[in-house]
Amino acid sequence: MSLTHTLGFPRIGARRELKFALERYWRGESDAAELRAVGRSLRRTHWQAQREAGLDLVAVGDFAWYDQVLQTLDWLGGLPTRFADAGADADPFVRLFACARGNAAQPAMELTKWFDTNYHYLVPELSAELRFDGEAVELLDWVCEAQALGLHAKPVLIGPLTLLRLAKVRGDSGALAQPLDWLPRLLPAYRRVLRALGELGVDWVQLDEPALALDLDADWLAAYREAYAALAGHGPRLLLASYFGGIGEHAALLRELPIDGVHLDLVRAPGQLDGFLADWPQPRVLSAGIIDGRNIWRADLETLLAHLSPLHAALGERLWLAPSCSLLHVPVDLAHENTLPAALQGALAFAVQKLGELTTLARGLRDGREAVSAALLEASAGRAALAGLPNRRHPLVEQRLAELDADAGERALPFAERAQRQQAVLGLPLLPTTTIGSFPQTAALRAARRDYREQRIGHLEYLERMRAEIREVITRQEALGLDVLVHGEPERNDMVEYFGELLGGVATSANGWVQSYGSRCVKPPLIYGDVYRREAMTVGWSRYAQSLSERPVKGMLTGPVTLWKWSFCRDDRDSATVMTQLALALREEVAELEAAGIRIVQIDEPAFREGLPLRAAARADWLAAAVLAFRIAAAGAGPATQIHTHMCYSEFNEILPAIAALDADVITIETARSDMELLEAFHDFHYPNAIGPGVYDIHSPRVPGSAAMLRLLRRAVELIPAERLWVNPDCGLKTRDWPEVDAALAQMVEAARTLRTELASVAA
Ligand SMILES: Nc1nc2c(c(=O)[nH]1)N[C@@H](CNc1ccc(C(=O)N[C@@H](CCC(=O)N[C@@H](CCC(=O)N[C@@H](CCC(=O)O)C(=O)O)C(=O)O)C(=O)O)cc1)CN2
Ligand code: MET
Ligand SMILES: [Zn+2]
Repeated sequence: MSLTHTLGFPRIGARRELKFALERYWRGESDAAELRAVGRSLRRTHWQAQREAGLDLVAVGDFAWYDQVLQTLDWLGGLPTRFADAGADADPFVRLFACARGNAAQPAMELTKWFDTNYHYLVPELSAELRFDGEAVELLDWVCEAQALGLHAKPVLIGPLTLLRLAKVRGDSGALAQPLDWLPRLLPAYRRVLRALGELGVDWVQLDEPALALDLDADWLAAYREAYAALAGHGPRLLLASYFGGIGEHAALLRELPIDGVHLDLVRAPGQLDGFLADWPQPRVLSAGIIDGRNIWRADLETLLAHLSPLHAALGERLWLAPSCSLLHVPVDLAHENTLPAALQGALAFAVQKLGELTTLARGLRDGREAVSAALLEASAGRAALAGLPNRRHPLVEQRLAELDADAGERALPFAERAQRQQAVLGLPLLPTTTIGSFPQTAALRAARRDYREQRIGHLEYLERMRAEIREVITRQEALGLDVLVHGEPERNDMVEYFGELLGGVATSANGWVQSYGSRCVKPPLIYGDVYRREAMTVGWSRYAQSLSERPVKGMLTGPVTLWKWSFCRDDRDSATVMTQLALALREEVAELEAAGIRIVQIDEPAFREGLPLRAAARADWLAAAVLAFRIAAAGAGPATQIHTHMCYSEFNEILPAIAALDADVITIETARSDMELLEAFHDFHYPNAIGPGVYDIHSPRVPGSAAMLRLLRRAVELIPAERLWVNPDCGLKTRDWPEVDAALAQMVEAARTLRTELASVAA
């Protein structure tokens, strides 16, 4: 019988219980005991879901108060030493949340994207004082909780090499110069935890090593040998879990490691199986990740069963069945959806449904196809109904794509000439000041949206409420003296979901929440059909905002790459086609904004870097398609209309050629936290167009002074000619409060003015 398990389950709760409990605790409205009780109840609910679905093992340790990397560090005694004093004798939450969110003395740990997902983890900080002396007491408690419920607990930990691969060395740490140098210090902590788990009767531990699916140098591969040799034989059996890509080229290495099983992502990389099957040593387990943990479509159970049967015949009990990766990246339960078209609802599987798919397959392998034929038929019928939806394929959309000219992505003139025409229209000062788009999303705004959605207020009242907000933010920006204004995005629940609600071929769920970081969640739209623009999406709001001011107000769109990347996407069309369809829809919007008198249009692409394939070999093709999609959208504008783009999450040094190829007139980027480091790369690359390096870190509630911003700006003018520099925050301001925002923007405008005066006096 094939054993079934999941690498992890969403922790936020079907009704976002963890989010609300965390935020209550942070606001001081509840105590640690209450937060712990919510956590305990969620773990139990999630284990019950696994048991009820019929899984053989339950995942323990996939729960985390804020983030799984932070959690693993805590258990191993690897929290950054700069937080050693934070709440030393108080509740352990004080230190944990200080690491995650910062405190009066220390800024938070760095937050960055988990591989190619929209989930963010906290970056481990390696410093000379770090001891890794943890005993994972909390994890052991959770294992006992599960065992007390009569469950077969399989603890899950991030593996040592992935942990180091994601880490950054901080400060001068002497001989420990590279993350790998910490391995000898780290391994005893893992051994201690494994031994303690073994004493609790744990028989299997899953060590997550998604880093194996990246391009790895020989020293990292050698470190896998060293690490796993040191970990084997200290208690439980080890399942090394890879995901997000294939590790076929390392099959020989894995065969040599003294592990007891390996998990493969057979959704992303089905072809890797052969390399393992040939002579996978007895009695090792092969966990087949066959249910997509990154997408929400129902699995083709009939086909999967057919593929699994010979595998099962070959491996017998050594074949385990699992989702491709943790289910963290999909919403919890389809049972909470009630607004989706029936044909779509019937084609979906969220986390709970995916567990059911696994046990159906396991029963099919054990008892034969007939025993599960009803479930197989239901799955096929659900998938067929989706395939038959009228929106699925649109001859008109296909025709528009087919008829795209070779120069569809070309602006009419090169940058230098466009810049002149734009300046003639805009008349901006040197170092123009602007913001990234959103202003604080207050409780009152969210309440207005909810009341409208639930029909407690009518359309006119809603319109008035949003217009009042737009008037308010325009007035504030004029008073602050900003040069290029925004309407503030009050009408948007989210920069992606908003467009998902309006575009044809895209649906949005009612409760399909996925954790993004900490307590913050998103509801990724579902791109299920050919995409088209039904009607103007932003023109009314932008036109209204522009009518209130003489200064230019930027139109604000989310770009094709980001809309694709932050949605769940159909799997029967390639990403290039979907991005191009989105681009055509946005291109129409750009043209209509221009016709409505909007002189600057920003097309946000914060997910551009994240869309990049994990393996270098796959990058060029993807980049070409992504760049073209952006350019097709932007080319909806004439040369006198200025196109801005915005990217945060700044690790794009290696894709600068692609960023330049976007040919946006202005790009705003996140640079405040890294002290303009990224701008050096733009300088070295001779980036040709205008840049707005963020001078204000919007992730922190601290209001930076104008002196700090002036220092960053002075650094910026050393790197980029002032004529091509803009002044702006790092990102949108939707998560901040008005008092901070008002204060910070006033300081920012002051810094820009000071530098303008300085530069003018130098020139004179
Ligand atoms: N899709 C996406 N991915 C992204 C980003 C992004 O902006 N969008 N930015 C980065 C991550 N940053 C993020 C920053 C903030 C939030 C965030 O605040 N999310 C909100 C949900 C946003 C939302 O859809 N809000 C709805 C309301 C949802 C809601 O909670 N409604 C409650 C009422 C809540 C209330 O009144 O406050 C209800 O209906 O009961 C709205 O504003 O209309 C949250 O977790 O709370 C998420 C990600 C990277 N990935
Ligand atoms: C995550 S990038 C956010 C861009 C968007 N225009 C905003 O200001 O919120
Ligand atoms: Zn941003």
